[in-house]
Amino acid sequence: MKLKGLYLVTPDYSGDWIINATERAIKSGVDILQYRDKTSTFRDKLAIGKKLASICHDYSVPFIVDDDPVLMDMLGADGIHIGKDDVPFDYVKSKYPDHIIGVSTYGSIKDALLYQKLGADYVAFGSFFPTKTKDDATICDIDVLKGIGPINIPVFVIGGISRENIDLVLKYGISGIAVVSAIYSHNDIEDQVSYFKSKLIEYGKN
Ligand SMILES: Cc1ncc(COP(=O)(O)OP(=O)(O)O)c(N)n1
Ligand SMILES: Cc1ncsc1CCOP(=O)(O)O
Ligand SMILES: [Mg+2]
Repeated sequence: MKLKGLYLVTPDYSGDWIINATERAIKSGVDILQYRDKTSTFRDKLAIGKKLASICHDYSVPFIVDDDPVLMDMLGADGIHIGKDDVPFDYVKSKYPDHIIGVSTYGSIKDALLYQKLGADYVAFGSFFPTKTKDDATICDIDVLKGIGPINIPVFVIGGISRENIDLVLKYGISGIAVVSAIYSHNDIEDQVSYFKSKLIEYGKN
């Protein structure tokens, strides 16, 4: 499965507009979707996740679930994204050896190399810019991206990525960008996805 390009992460569920917006974004060229929802009940996440999984299936887009391996399993998702406060990597890897496992490494090349060695499928660095989407996001120095050369699994960057700053990250050897608000909060989702895709193509990342 191709792990590069435009990685769309959902905002917390606040109505079915999110499902519609996700479908429009995927139709316009999103490469990977993550269902990230910190506020819904497990039962609601199952219902919402099923709709998102079905859209991803229709467009052959990898479907990743944030944090929860049980939800991933029950939704038949392709993989999971975990960070420092989530289930341990080794547990997920041993229980779901064939699923995609993405790991947040914030600003640490050392951790990225460690998870690469342990069998992670991709790593994510960030947040690089201020974001209102994640309260406890810490800002990492963008210079860390100068040291990603030894990482040979896909590297994504996340956190406050916008039209204004996308060039600052795309000049590094990353595989793609992960975004929430720049797409879901935009009044023309198709145009925003097309813009990010054209930038990824310009930098040879699609
Ligand atoms: C692609 C991607 N990158 C980073 C994160 C953040 O994961 P984490 O640090 O576990 O924080 P939460 O998303 O759980 O708040 C992510 N979800 N996706
Ligand atoms: C999930 C996550 N992890 C680090 S920043 C962030 C939120 C990114 O959202 P946005 O693209 O709206 O800044
Ligand atoms: Mg997490």
